[in-house]
Amino acid sequence: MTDTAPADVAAPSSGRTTLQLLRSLGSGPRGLTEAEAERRLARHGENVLPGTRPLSWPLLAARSLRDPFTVVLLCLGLVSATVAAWGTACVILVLVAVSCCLRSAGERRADSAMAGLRELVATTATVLRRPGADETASPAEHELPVSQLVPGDVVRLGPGDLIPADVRLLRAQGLTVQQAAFTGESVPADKRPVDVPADGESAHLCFQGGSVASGSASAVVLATGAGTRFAAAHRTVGAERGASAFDRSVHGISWTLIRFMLLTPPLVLMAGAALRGRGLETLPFAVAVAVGLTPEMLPVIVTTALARGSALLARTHGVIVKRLPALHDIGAVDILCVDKTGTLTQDRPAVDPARTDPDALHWAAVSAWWTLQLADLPTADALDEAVITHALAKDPAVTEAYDGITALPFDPVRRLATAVVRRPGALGTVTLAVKGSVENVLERCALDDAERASLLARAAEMSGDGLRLLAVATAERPARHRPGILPSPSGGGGSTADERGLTFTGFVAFTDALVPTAAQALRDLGERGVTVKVITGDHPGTAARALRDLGLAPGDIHTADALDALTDEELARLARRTTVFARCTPAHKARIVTALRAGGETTVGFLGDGVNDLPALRAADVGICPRDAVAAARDAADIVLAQPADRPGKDLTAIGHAITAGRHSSGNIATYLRVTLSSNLGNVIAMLSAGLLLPFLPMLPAQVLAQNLCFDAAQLSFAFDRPAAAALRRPTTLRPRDFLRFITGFGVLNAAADLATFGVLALALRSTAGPADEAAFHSGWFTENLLTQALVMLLLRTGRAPRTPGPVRWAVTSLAVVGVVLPLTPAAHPLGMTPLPPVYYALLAAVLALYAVALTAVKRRYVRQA
Ligand SMILES: Nc1ncnc2c1ncn2[C@@H]1O[C@H](COP(=O)(O)OP(=O)(O)OP(=O)(O)O)[C@@H](O)[C@H]1O
Ligand SMILES: [Mg+2]
Repeated sequence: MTDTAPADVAAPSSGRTTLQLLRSLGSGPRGLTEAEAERRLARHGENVLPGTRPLSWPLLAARSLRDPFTVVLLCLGLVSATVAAWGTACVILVLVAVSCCLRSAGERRADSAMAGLRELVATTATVLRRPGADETASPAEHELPVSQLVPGDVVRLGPGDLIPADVRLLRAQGLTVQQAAFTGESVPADKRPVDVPADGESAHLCFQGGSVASGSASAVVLATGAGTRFAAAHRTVGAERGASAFDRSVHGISWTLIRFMLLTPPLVLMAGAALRGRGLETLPFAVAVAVGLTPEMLPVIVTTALARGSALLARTHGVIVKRLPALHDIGAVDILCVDKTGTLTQDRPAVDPARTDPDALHWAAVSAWWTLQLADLPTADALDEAVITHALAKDPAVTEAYDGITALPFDPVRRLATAVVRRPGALGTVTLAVKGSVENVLERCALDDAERASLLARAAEMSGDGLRLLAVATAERPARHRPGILPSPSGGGGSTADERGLTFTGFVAFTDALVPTAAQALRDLGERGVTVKVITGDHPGTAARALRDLGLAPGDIHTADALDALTDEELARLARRTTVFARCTPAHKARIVTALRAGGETTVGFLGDGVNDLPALRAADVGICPRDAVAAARDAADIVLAQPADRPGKDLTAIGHAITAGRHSSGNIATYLRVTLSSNLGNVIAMLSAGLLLPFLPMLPAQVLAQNLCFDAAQLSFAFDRPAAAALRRPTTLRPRDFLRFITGFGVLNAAADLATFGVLALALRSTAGPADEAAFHSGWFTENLLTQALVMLLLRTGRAPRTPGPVRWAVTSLAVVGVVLPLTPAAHPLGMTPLPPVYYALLAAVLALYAVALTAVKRRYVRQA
């Protein structure tokens, strides 16, 4: 058996008939044999995107060099090397090397942990394969990991499925495909098989990266893995998504700092020249000062804190974070949008016989049954299943009374599903059985205004009782008209010509129980600073009732058709004060989320589980879905919530755990940044002033290195800290402006302590009148720097009361010990330090005590203001 290379069969302009194509692929409508598939897998490799394998060490190291701080450090190193300041250049190189090694190691660990977690929510494809090598055996459907697909495989597609590879359609029913990930086009495109495709035609092709928005199909795989169009697009544009909340805040802070760093050396040089008449020989010192400002451990802390947080979350609560920064973002979420079905309600609807019209139930069941049969849907949707189960229980013959002719499955944009059936005896006519949302069905019925208004009112009343509704209508059409009965829908929500002038049959009402944990979960979210909004495709009445039953006030409810007339700004204002949006199409859901995000002040999460939630999941800062969401939703989401085996059904409390974990990790990152930046800034101010006052450099390059390494090692402990309960009560956002205010305040305080030490040193040294003034100054300052740093770490962290010894306390103690002991050891000499007179320690203790008091007082004021 031969098969052509995937790249050339994928060419849409090939003009081959479906049969010719299947033959050239060495396949047929019944799929490949297992043996052949195995051979092809060996030849073509697994069906995975090229970029999804873990990066090699050298690549990771190279990538960590792209960090802006590293780049600035390397530039400063280069400057030092050009003026032959080898000491400073070496210091910088060591710092860069240490941080790159730690970072690459951390990222590699995090990457493999992430890959393991993603594996848990990996998607499968429904593939037709014939057993063994037997060509004549009949095919069976298998759920296989997408990675096992090979060219020539025949796959089944249904609503919510991901397109697993580049495929050509063999059969399709009402298929529309969301290709946003591939084309950027958010409206689903119609797809249908074309026997002899014209040049450039692509209606018969679906590409990997898309997902099925409605309908069903079977299709043959043309290309997999690196051969797909998606892989090619991935290579050229990359799969970058817009800046996340996390990127925005960290970048804001980083760039302000980098500007500072770049300004520092020229300023030091100019000040040295103007005040002390120094020349270029100050450059190494100027560079060292700039280096002192760098939070070079930031990437390491970020990766460690987030990776630890997500590993813990997966282990303890089964919540899976697919993209590391999403953990920070969920901690920052202050608006959470949820769809109703499947998050607030269980999505296990049951027909309410007392409120259902028997005729409507009959026709809804006929329509649902034949849609399921004719459209080859892999699974029935929840409403259809409820209808069929209930109708069959009442009348087991209901489905046999007709022959199905064709069907157009439910589409969340049209909000309709239609089946065409024929009564066995009635040769001349066929019946259209249409079911869908109340508004969309009534709009297509032959009714006068009064009738329509009264039906709408009846529907509103039932919705107000919390029922979900289907409206059902039928129409008789002459059978010869058959081929034109169901032209493919226009995708944008338009109607097909024959679904007009229908006869209204009645309503089918469903109860759908609320998720038991939902009320408590919503209350908790409110208490923790998260505003919840409901964006649903359902009737406004049903949504309002559900919300009321959950203890939330629905307020003014807006239906999505009223939003189309609004500009983005008007919508943003309206969205902020609205709790419920009803009758939303997938595109409306995304537009509302985007409007809420506009301005960058809020971080918006979206929780949804259906095909109709895909665009919104992508539009949000963090997309969240339950574990049993459709495959495409799990693929689009950043966070997948657990489904504990012992508690089937939905569990909203998991989202609370995810938020806590997010706030925990970002709280630690924020503490690191606060402590590091304020003490770094303090050191820089002090060094600059001392540099101008002293006849020698206040610190030697080797000392800068030793000090920085000690700080870095100690501060790594922040990744393992446990923030105070207060830090977990509000969304954690790192606002660059607040941050800079904080670090300037505490930086100045730190510099004051340093300068006080300067005075103390002058006093202590005069009393001994030793000759090695320079070395004594250096060691005195070294000790003081490490001790003040230890104090700052202890007092400025938001962490738990320092009663229980955690990692931070151990780090602080070690740092203090090194600070005091190092100048007394033999290592002091090579570092240019000497032991100090005892009186210095007494004076230093006084300075530190004062500093601690001042720190505590300023922090208290800061906390009160915040
Ligand atoms: N299988 C179906 N056949 C016909 N009509 C349906 C079907 N499923 C849903 N509908 C109708 O379409 C409406 C909108 O459905 P959609 O899936 O967009 O939203 P939903 O699932 O009700 O709510 P949410 O957006 O909160 O999940 C429903 O209220 C219902 O009336
Ligand atoms: Mg839903």
